[in-house]
Amino acid sequence: MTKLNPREIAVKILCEINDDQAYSNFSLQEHFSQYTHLNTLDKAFITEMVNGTVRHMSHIDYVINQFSITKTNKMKPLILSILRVGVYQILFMSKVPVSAACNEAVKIAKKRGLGGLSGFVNGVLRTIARNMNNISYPDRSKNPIEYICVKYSYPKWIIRYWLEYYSIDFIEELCSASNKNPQITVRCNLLRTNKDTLMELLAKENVKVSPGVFLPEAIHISQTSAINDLASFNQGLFQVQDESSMLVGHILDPKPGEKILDVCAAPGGKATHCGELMNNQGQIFARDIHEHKLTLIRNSAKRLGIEIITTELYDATILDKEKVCQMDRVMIDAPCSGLGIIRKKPDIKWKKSSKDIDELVSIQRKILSVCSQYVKPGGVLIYSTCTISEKENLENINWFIQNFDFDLDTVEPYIPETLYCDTSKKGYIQLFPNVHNCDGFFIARLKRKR
Ligand SMILES: C[S@@+](CC[C@H](N)C(=O)[O-])C[C@H]1O[C@@H](n2cnc3c(N)ncnc32)[C@H](O)[C@@H]1O
Repeated sequence: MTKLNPREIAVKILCEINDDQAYSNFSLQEHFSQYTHLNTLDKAFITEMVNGTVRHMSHIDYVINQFSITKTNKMKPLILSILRVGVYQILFMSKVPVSAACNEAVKIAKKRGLGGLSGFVNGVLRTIARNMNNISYPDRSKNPIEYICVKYSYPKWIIRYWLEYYSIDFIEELCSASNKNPQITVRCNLLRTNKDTLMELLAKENVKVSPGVFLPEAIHISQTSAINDLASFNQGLFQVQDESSMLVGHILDPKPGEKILDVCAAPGGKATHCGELMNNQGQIFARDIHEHKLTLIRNSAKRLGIEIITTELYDATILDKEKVCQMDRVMIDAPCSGLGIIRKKPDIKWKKSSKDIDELVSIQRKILSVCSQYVKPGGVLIYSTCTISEKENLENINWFIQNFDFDLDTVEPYIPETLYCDTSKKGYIQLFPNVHNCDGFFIARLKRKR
């Protein structure tokens, strides 16, 4: 296979994301396993260029359109990707010399058979570099939606949707925080080690560590090479999981010996956390609609030494009569729009639409109405999503308690006091990247009345 340099690979991945609807994280992983000559720094550079370009896509296009006679919607896809990666380096990567960004873009155009357009690429990039301090943006005071859409690269429908519930200042903070590179958080596997020991081990493996903010088993890590290569990972001493996601396990509060059903379980972050919280005693049924994803749950459970998880291929919208009223606790970590994890998956901004939200709400309500039947009278039901979308979150829960024999139940006994808010006593919390510096999550705790 021809060795491509990091910029060529970034352009190739961006073409796949834009033309073939590929997801950035999958496409990055695929290319990293294909191009074995890449070292850790190359991989970090490619990841930064790809995620950064996707994150700032409409801002970049806005700037290109300000300085190019040919507009982005009339450009060949390859030229557009080359320009976008070039502009990202010029505007957002201050350590990359402008000359390198321009020259390498020109080389890629020539190498990919578009030599006739290399002068155009060079001209647009150099003009933008010369004028980067004179870019005119929409006036925030006259048109705040337009301003946020351009400055933070968001589609209008998301900003308009959030405006139904939040102030424009809050939305601007949320968009800004969602454009930052997220910290990586791992969950210490308390079945095998303790937090202090794990932090020491990770430090010996040259990983920078600091304790999490909300939960005792959480550790923030940085400056690590591939996590899968760390001995501590392969020994099952930790699992990568955001603190917001760990909170779901705590709010479910599973006890050793209980029967738990996780109806949307893959890749298994919360199911394996429950196994740890239950001290490997009891039964966890971890279901998902995708067979290949069940393998991910089994692999993590094996690595972490959790023996009480049984994986099952099952569609949560279809009633399983055998499980009705059989479960002490049921977890619905529902498929959702993912607006809370844009930091980690920036392409969500461009791949979802308002129509998707309506379709998701109908699936979520179906899953709630079917899977709530598995909870024993007096048992607990958790409904969670990784989104910031009232329709998928609180409006679903209000609909559910009006139509089913469940009450909301305070989440305060299960969360740190720093997370108490005006809804936590009522039985739910919404986390935001700009407020809590973690993924945006919604978690509701419900109890079956009879
Ligand atoms: C938010 S993810 C779950 C994450 C998981 N709980 C964890 O902590 O790792 C939602 C999952 O629901 C699954 N899913 C989507 N529709 C489903 C359905 N009708 N029945 C069961 N699983 C479904 C998806 O395949 C996806 O793995």
